[in-house]
Amino acid sequence: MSQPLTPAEQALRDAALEYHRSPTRGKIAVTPTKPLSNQRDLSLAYSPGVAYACLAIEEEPARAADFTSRANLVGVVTNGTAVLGLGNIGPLAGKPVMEGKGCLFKKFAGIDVFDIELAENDPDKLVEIIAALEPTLGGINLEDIKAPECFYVERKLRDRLNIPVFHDDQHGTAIISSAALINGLELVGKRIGEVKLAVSGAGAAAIACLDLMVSLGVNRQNVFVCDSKGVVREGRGDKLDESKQRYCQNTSATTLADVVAGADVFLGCSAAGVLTAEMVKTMADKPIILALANPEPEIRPEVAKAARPDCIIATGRSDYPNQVNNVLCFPYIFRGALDCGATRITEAMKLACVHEIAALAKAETSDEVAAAYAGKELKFGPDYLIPTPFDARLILRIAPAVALAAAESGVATRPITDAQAYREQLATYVYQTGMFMRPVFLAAKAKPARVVYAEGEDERVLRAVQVVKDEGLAQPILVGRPSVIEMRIERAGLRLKPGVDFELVDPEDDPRYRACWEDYHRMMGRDGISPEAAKAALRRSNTLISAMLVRRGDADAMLCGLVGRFDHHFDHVKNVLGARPGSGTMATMNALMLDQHTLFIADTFVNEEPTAEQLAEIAEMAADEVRRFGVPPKVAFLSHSMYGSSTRASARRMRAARDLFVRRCPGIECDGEMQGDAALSETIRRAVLPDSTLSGAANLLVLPNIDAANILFNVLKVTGGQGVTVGPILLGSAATAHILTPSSTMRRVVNMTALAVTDVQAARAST
Ligand SMILES: NC(=O)C1=CN([C@@H]2O[C@H](COP(=O)(O)OP(=O)(O)OC[C@H]3O[C@@H](n4cnc5c(N)ncnc54)[C@H](OP(=O)(O)O)[C@@H]3O)[C@@H](O)[C@H]2O)C=CC1
Ligand SMILES: CC(=O)C(=O)O
Ligand SMILES: [Mg+2]
Repeated sequence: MSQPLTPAEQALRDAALEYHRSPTRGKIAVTPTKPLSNQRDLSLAYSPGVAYACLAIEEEPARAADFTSRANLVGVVTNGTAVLGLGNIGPLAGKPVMEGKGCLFKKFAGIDVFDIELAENDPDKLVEIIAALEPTLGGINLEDIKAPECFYVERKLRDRLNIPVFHDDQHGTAIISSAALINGLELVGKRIGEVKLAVSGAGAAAIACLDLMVSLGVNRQNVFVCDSKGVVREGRGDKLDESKQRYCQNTSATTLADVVAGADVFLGCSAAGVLTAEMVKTMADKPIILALANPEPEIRPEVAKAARPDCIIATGRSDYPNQVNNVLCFPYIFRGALDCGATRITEAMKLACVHEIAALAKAETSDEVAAAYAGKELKFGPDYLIPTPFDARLILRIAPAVALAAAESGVATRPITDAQAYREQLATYVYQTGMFMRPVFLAAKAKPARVVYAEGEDERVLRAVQVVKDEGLAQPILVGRPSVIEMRIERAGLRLKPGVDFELVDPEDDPRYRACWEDYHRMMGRDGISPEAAKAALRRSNTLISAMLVRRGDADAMLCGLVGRFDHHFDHVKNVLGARPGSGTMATMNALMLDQHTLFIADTFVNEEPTAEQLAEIAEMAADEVRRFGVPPKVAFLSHSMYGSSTRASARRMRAARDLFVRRCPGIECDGEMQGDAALSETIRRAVLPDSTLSGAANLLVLPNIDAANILFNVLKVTGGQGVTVGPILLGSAATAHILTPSSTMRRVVNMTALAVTDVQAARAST
């Protein structure tokens, strides 16, 4: 990292520092899970009530799993001696990585984490300190502790403690890289017992990868390992620790280049750039390269591919295909281990992970997932050796397999007895957590469309377009004055180039101006718009220009609304693009990802008092859109009334809407009219009506009128914590258009761009 940063790296650094600094410092916080709002709560949570929980645990220690958060709490523990590939940067500088692991545990598997950075390098003292944390934690994830001390520390802790201890850099990396190796060898048609491995690195990650690969069939005689001093070989003249001795060879080879020649597989867990193009050229036919150093791999994929087009390459990075990173494993192996009360992580549990991950890359997906994840990434092949970190199936497959293996190994203190119920419980994590926008992004990237931004001069749009371009989500078209856009790009330090990265439409000087105003006049002449008024309207409104571009087929979709009133933008969209043929109803839906629920709320902006027919139609359009997020829609028609408890007109309207919807969409789960708490709680619902036609929690809430919908959405947005919001999503327009709001952030613009692209794809697929 000592070379000067490229502009792209500088931009990434600035964005990363900003991400870490604001709006709150750092990446995690502790949140109470129980109400604490009155004297009674206080006497339950704290003295005197808490004493009963203490005494129950004193009498039976296993009950700590019931009365404390311990059974879902993992300590991510480091001393900062091998942080990523940055080396011994110390525990304080390593804290962002540990907080990051905490976020991943929570987002991917719902596990809480205390990140614990210890200023201690003596292995025995480290063992003492960590062992003393056993009462606090349900599991220990050792992180970024360097070899060879890490081997000793882990072994001592495993022997001593009755909770899972797992050094992620060793075993997480070993599990993922072994899955990638197995799948890679299958693709190139080589046998595991016959391949030659050249390895760079002989630390925590590399040695554990080799141990697991050998247990899977790699012949130790075919493994040649290099550390920072060259090939680990007999007579090298330095004292080798026990882990290196296991892979010590009697060879005359001394350098990495010597051992890479003729190798079928390169495994790198060492440092940036150590594998050169020249070395790659000397490898055997169809070489497999696992260049796993972070953040910069041993070789970049484009360099390796240029040297050897027949190679298959994986790195630890998320910006290339085949991300071999332990994030594919640690959240789920701990999820399975914690859920069955495992006292340790056994070899069988690790092997279960390897097989599940390898199999997942080849597995058929369900129709729903396949539609949502449309894209080449999901086809097993050289660029898809292993699943991506955001694959929702990881938790559903790995955690049960780990829990089963734990039971078979005899280490599960609370074995899973109902596998089906367990899978359903795991499914709730999928929709509650980090996967929300992922299917939409994947689908958008697979076939980007042309999206025009009416507020092309807005800095949020420019920043968003940089991300859209970098991620390959869409082909952007910006409406705005060229001098203003260029000045703002420069001021924001972006890399965008007009004409190269995006098409620029100058509202004051565009050859299509005449054709556009004439067309607009033809459309609006009977609404009192004169030719002069049509010309003026096009000069005044970039939203109108954007809509005309979509109408002419010069753009596929439009985004507007970052400035000004929703209704004003909506009028232009409605006038120019109109409603979908066969339906007159247009509406909006907003999505919210909250800690406990992912909710879609309709109609937040358009129809003041929709009729029952309109509500049913809105629900149908909204359900279609919900599927785009990979989520099966579950519709609740909300009211102040609960299954006929009120006969007011609004209650009857919601009941009628539900009946119409059932007829229109018999395959979609729905119910109503019902109150808001019943929509989210099956228990409350079934207490009133045991044969409700809705199971679990509803995710699509249809509200009786615009006030109710808009108020509910905005209140939840503010009270819902760190939840992501997406929308407003315009439903029912003849062409794709979304009208954002002035409070939209750059992130919202990116999300809505991806969604607009998937709307275009869906419209094309249906014609
Ligand atoms: N993709 C992933 O999921 C993961 C990637 N990693 C990456 O693997 C790397 C090593 O991590 P870890 O094993 O935890 O760290 P360790 O400190 O335990 O091991 C580092 C190893 O790399 C060797 N090394 C350092 N520089 C060179 C060099 N120029 N040439 C050859 N070998 C070198 C060291 O040699 P010596 O023994 O002589 O000091 C040591 O054996 C890091 O870059 C880390 O980011 C780690 C875990 C997961
Ligand atoms: C991914 C990881 O844990 C590392 O690079 O250290
Ligand atoms: Mg690590």
